[in-house]
Amino acid sequence: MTFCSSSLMLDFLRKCGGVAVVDGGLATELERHGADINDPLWSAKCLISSPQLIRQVHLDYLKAGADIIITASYQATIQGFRAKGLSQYESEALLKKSVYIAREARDIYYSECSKASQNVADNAKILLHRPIFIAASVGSYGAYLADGSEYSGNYGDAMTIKFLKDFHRRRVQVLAESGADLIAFETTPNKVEAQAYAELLDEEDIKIPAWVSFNSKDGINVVSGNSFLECVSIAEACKKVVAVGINCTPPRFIQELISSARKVTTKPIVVYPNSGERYDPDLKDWVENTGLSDEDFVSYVNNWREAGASLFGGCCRTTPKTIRAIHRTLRS
Ligand code: MET
Ligand SMILES: [Zn+2]
Repeated sequence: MTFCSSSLMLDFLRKCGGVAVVDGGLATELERHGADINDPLWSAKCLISSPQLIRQVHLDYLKAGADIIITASYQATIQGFRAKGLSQYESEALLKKSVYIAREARDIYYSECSKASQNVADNAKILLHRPIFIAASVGSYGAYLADGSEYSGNYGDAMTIKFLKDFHRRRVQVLAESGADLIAFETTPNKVEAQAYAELLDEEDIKIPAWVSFNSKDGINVVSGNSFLECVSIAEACKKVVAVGINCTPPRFIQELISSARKVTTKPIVVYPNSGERYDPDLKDWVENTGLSDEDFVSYVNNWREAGASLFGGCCRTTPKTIRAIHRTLRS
């Protein structure tokens, strides 16, 4: 191994003062800026149609105080690109591009920091030259299917670990060689996919570590109904997993999920809930707005910290405003 997996995240967190800020929703933010992502590729469509916008949103999150930005590769799969008629080479190039765009945003941010430090009138609080990590997003097989199974976790009885490993293998290899600092396996809906990720990381000599993050709709199980504790234990057993967590889950469930994760893991816990709205796969829209304001969302953050989490951000429908508020709470 060329890195010491366990120390990478711990060192990063130490440099960040013990807690780190993750960015907010990417796809929904692209959409808010007018991108049409109603497509099987979802936000990955913007890798082709509007890379500048992706870069701008990454930059907005960095300026809002994010220490970690997550690439636009969530629904970017070689299989999905091939289905659009792209070649294997072009598909792999788009995966790499998702990381390059994030690296460009980080470079721009750093150069703006240097300029800002010569000008005290600038918002020096946020424009701080600080360590910034790029996490290469990997969404689930269900996200690729774009049929709602990303929120049901139901892949049918015939699903196997081997199938999922084969599905994710090349994509994970390409992303790991693109200059990202870690992989973010996000919105993991079931146990079999968690197991596939853990085995892939071990078997394929992936050179960067990963976090594995699950989604839940009841605060006890992951969305498939598999036990959240069992899922976390799978991630816990993998040496290359440097954090485990919960994302794209309503804020009201986060505290109890952190408390239960803490029982089975010593790894850092990452949480980046959605805004509290629910995605209706039939309507293809977000419904049941709980009316959670950025202030309300943020009022939970200190409880989550006390419950044992150390990385905090937002998922779908959260914005740079949410992240700025999290940053303020944590850094105050
Ligand atoms: N990182 C992804 C995004 O914010 C996670 C999506 S969860 C459905 O777009
Ligand atoms: Zn989400």
